[in-house]
Amino acid sequence: MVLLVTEKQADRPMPTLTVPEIPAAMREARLHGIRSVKIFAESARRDATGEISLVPDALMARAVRAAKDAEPDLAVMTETCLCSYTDSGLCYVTDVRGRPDIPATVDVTARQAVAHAVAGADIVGPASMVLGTTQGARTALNDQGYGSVSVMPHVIFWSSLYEGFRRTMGATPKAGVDREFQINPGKPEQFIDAALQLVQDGADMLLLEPAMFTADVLTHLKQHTRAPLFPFSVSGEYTALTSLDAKTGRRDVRRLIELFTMLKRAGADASVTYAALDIARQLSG
Ligand SMILES: NCc1[nH]cc(CCC(=O)O)c1CC(=O)O
Ligand SMILES: [Zn+2]
Repeated sequence: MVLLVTEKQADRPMPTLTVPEIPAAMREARLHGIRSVKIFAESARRDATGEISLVPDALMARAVRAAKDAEPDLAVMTETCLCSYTDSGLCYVTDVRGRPDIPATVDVTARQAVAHAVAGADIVGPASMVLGTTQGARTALNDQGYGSVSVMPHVIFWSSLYEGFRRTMGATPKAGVDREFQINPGKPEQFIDAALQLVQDGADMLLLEPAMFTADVLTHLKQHTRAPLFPFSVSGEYTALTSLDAKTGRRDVRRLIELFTMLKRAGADASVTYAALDIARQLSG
């Protein structure tokens, strides 16, 4: 289940919820047999380096605490990235010439991973695809006494399916469309190399994005690593493959169920989806 958390109730392209709404959502998830939630949090404030994400009362920290307080047995996963916090909307820190500052990005991402662990996260998720962020998060977590917190980096192809998420979370890059370190979908071997490198760097599992267009690399990776593989069905898949049934008020998720059935055949250990509750309701009749 994916939760997009905003400060106030908001009318956005994707469904969002506020911190006080989290406990009820967690309870309903547990009652439906959902075992984990992936949390994204917007930020009202931004800065050049994304270090604004490290303040103790950050929305992500409050959201993680609310989720764990409500249902301690459900695993909480976070997105560990800078695009909701930088003025530029980029996933990384930039230097004076506007180029990626890799050491600074690794540093802020690692500190963010620790902040998420302190708040109670079970699994952090470096999502910039900047080389070194997974290793940096792993090392920082170990150094701070959070060796049991897992690291699940995102492995991402360029896609037009992220627009709804970016507009909802204010994570649209100010310049360009395709993010610097995401992979050209015409180069599957680069995706596979990046994924296997992340496992070498200490990733406990991998989040493959977007779910529907990573099925081929998923099958390939399944034969080359024992790390659990989780397709992430992104915002555009939710909007393109589901619809609201005006008569019943229910969301028709049959096409997503077909997608996840295929991904399971292809080697997925589980899938991460915005429609988890709708699917659970549908499957339980
Ligand atoms: N910051 C990386 C990230 N984290 C979540 C998504 C997309 C998720 C979705 O569309 O649901 C992306 C891709 C992007 O912003 O380029
Ligand atoms: Zn990002």
